[in-house]
Amino acid sequence: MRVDPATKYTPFPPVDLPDRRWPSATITRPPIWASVDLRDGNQALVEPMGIERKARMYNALVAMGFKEIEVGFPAASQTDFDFARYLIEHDMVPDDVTLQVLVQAREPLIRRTFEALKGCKRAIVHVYNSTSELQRRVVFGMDRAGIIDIARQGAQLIHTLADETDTEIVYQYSPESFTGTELDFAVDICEAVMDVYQPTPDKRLILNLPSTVEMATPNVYADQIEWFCRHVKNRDSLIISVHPHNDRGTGVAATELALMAGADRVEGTLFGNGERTGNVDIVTLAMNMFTQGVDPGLDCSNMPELVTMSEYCTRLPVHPRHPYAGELVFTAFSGSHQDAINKGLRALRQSNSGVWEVPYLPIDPTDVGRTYEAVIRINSQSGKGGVAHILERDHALQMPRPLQVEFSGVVQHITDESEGEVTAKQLWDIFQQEYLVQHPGDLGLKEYRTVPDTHATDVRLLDAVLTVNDEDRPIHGRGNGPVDAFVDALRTETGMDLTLVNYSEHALGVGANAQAYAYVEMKAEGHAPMYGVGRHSNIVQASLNAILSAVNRVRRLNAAGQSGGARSTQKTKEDAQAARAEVAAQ
Ligand SMILES: CC(=O)SCCNC(=O)CCNC(=O)[C@H](O)C(C)(C)COP(=O)(O)OP(=O)(O)OC[C@H]1O[C@@H](n2cnc3c(N)ncnc32)[C@H](O)[C@@H]1OP(=O)(O)O
Ligand SMILES: CC(C)C(=O)C(=O)O
Ligand SMILES: [Mg+2]
Repeated sequence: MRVDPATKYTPFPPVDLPDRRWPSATITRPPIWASVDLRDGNQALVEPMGIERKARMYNALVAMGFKEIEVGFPAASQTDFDFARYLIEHDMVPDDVTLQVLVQAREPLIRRTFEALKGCKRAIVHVYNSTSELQRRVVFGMDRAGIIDIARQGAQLIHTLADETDTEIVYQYSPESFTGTELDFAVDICEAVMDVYQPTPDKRLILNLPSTVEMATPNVYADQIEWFCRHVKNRDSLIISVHPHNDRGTGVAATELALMAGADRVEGTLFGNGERTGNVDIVTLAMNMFTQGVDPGLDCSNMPELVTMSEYCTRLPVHPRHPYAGELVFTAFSGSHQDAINKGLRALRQSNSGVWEVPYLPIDPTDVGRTYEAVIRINSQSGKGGVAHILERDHALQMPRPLQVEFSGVVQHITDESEGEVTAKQLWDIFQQEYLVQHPGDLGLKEYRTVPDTHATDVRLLDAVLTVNDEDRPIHGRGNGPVDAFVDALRTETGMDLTLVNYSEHALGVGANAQAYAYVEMKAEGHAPMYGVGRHSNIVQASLNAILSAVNRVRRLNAAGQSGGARSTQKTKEDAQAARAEVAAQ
């Protein structure tokens, strides 16, 4: 029987804040970022990190620009204790970076934490206890006063030990499970901790208000943060920090709204690793700011390296569709997207504006260390734009539009059959097979020469030698130029009524050895017009090769018609017809 959610779950009550201000706010500067990868991220791993993986991630976090890094829960495990010692003893903490350590508000754990910090110049001691109504009732069996007492005693001990150590201690307190805590009680317990620490605007206390479990829509978290900021005393002596989790999949949105609601600081992890559905993903937050023109102060410019590092350290994969970081997030397979991206990139190249404007690409992939190569990939969802983009990008082909249509039909047939992707290399192979390679039975051009007809003005005579299966065949023709004369010669040789419908060419590079491409559209009686492509350093020979390419394709089609085989050539006929129909309809 299906569960009735109305009887099993209760909706989260709204916050009474009718004059809420956060909806009109915008994010114009980055918060203080604090990484909790090495603690919250680590405590959620199947295989928690040892010193080597922790050190690798720590170095990456420092390199990214994090200035506050929670390196562990030293009282909880020997590895975490040893790691704090390792960083301190190996002098691995830059002057502008502050180590942070987490501890429960329990005396032996606090004492052990201070042992781990010996010799550290500056550290954030982050103490917490659970405050939600549910945890008070079922975990601690205590009333509000008892829970406040745990927090106060923990803070008092930390304050005392801070006075006794050479380490400069920055205080941080979390009413853990804040999102399930009544707001007036959250303020009461935080103010009790403030009474112990006596923060000032010059020595501010970090009050971290975690969405330990994400329980409501992001606007509710924003309301909770704004409500708290407006009711807590001495706001200017506080750094309000948020620590969102992602249970509802809205951790990033909740954090952004919380920043609009007044939070100064964000604790999170790279790619959102962390308990259950994870902590908030700091990479996405930072990149979201970046795309709004705000420098996030974190360097994500080598995203592939960050992903590799994260996957190595956490032994968890980053999803291929992960915002900004996933392998596929800058890739378009679908035809209309490819077409728009292709046109957008071309327009951008032609404009003098530095402002990024490309349809379907919210950011320039190169800003995160990705190349354009993977932007357009070909499968059965792709169209001519994508195919043309890749052949132009990799081989400088400037295919005429009807040829794009014709060739994308060839490709589509192959991808429909294989149900897979065609790589750029395979695409080029298919193109060469279709237009540039001489198949058995095809006509090849061995040599040619043209001379003016001494008996007529503007007429040239052509003598050429074709090869078919290693056999030479001399041919002769006349026309108003070499191309016309060659078509004339082929008419005689093949017995086909051939007409040249369209012609275009372009050079590849400059200089005597530069190659040229010629594209011809030929009409053979009984067939739809068909393209041929030729390549040569001599433009006339490139044109003749292109004509042969088209004629050979017709001949292959005829041969396939007789034998019933040669799928690709058969399909080419249909594709060519479809291509003509499309072009005619425009
Ligand atoms: C939301 C978060 O991410 S919070 C951080 C969570 N991270 C971790 O827990 C990872 C590291 N933790 C650990 O390794 C262990 O929990 C330790 C070493 C800290 C403590 O281990 P244990 O002493 O065996 O206690 P355990 O965690 O099983 O149980 C918690 C006990 O501490 C109490 N407790 C929990 N939090 C607090 C707190 N902040 N202050 C005081 N007591 C607390 C519980 O009520 C429970 O008491 P009980 O034994 O009387 O029932
Ligand atoms: C320790 C606290 C801040 C925490 O990790 C949480 O509440 O999620
Ligand atoms: Mg957490």
